[in-house]
Amino acid sequence: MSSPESPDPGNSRPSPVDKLGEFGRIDRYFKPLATGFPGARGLADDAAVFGVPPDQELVVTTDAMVAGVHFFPDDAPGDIAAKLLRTNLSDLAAMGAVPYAYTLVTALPRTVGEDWLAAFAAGLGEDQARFGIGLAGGDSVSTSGPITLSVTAFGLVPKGRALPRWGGRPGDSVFVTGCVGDAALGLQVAFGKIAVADEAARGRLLARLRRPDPRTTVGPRLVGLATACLDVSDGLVADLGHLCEESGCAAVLDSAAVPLSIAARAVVGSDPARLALALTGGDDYELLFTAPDEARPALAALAAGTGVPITAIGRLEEGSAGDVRVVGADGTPLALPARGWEHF
Ligand SMILES: Nc1ncnc2c1ncn2[C@@H]1O[C@H](COP(=O)(O)OP(=O)(O)O)[C@@H](O)[C@H]1O
Ligand SMILES: Cc1ncc(C[n+]2csc(CCOP(=O)(O)OP(=O)(O)O)c2C)c(N)n1
Ligand SMILES: [Mg+2]
Ligand SMILES: [Mg+2]
Ligand SMILES: [Mg+2]
Repeated sequence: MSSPESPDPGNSRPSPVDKLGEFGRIDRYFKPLATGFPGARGLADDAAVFGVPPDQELVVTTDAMVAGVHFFPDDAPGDIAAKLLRTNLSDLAAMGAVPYAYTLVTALPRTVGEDWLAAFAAGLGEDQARFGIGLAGGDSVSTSGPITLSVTAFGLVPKGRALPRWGGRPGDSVFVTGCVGDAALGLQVAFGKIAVADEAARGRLLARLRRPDPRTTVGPRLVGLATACLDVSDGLVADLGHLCEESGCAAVLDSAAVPLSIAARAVVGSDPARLALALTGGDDYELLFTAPDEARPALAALAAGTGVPITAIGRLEEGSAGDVRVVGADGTPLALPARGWEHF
């Protein structure tokens, strides 16, 4: 039912920018993305159909992104596509899974035209090739709200070997891949709250905000090495807290050991508020995991083999489940205004 008072449902009049229509858009932009994945049935059926090799299990994860919450409405559509896919691939990696297929939901306002969709689909296509994943299906709806996108990603892991958040034990070391803080600092750069004169540094921070590097090569190789694992989306401290809650222990995080990129180090300097931002701002999509000290030689070999740095940044300890003590170089506690991002 629609009345003059009710909000525009998004399809009450033909869109001025939309010549193709729902099925024309699917034919032109989404069907080509599904050709490499036979289970997608050419996006011509009611659902996808696929099997799993007998020694493997399917890992399934879903993450949504909303314009104004996860990205800026005027971000490049190719960047939006990349972030959408990569945040989901990061969750697969956190489970130790190899990417297999994904489904896509687009809820688009009428202001989104064909140019946007073409660039968005091209971005998906590039990342499909890069990460070896195919489109299996999805749904296309209109909205009177902001652009809203969701991906469900499917991955494969050897049966019974998916990496849990709950295997960490007191005494295990805490490790993180890559660098932390670039995206959170980049977000403040995008908001104009942090000025970065150096163009290369500014570019690095913004690039990591817009296009995270999901650790798809590292995650599957942590099976058998890591006792617990998750990916850092909400913030390093918050996500370590999540791992500790599930593992029923506490942790100490050595802030001086946390790897920051050269750009982040320059921007943080000796400013405690900026260091706190790097440790709690989120959007990192690095893997945070625990392992006993015996695993260190294998982890060093893994880092060398993949080219992804792996750094020890703390230790699990006995204590109240979920407690995280963040300490400075001299071992004194660091005060943080928050642990990480939380949706209201
Ligand atoms: N709306 C929801 N319905 C069902 N499960 C949900 C919902 N929101 C979150 N979850 C589940 O809660 C857990 C934590 O979610 P989340 O913090 O989003 O994980 P992540 O940071 O890895 O994306 C996950 O197991 C996720 O599947
Ligand atoms: C425009 C904009 N505002 C704010 C942020 C910061 N931000 C939004 S959501 C989020 C946390 C991660 O998103 P979430 O939906 O919680 O992903 P999940 O934890 O489920 O993987 C962060 C750091 C951003 N990336 N872009
Ligand atoms: Mg999530
Ligand atoms: Mg996650
Ligand atoms: Mg979150």
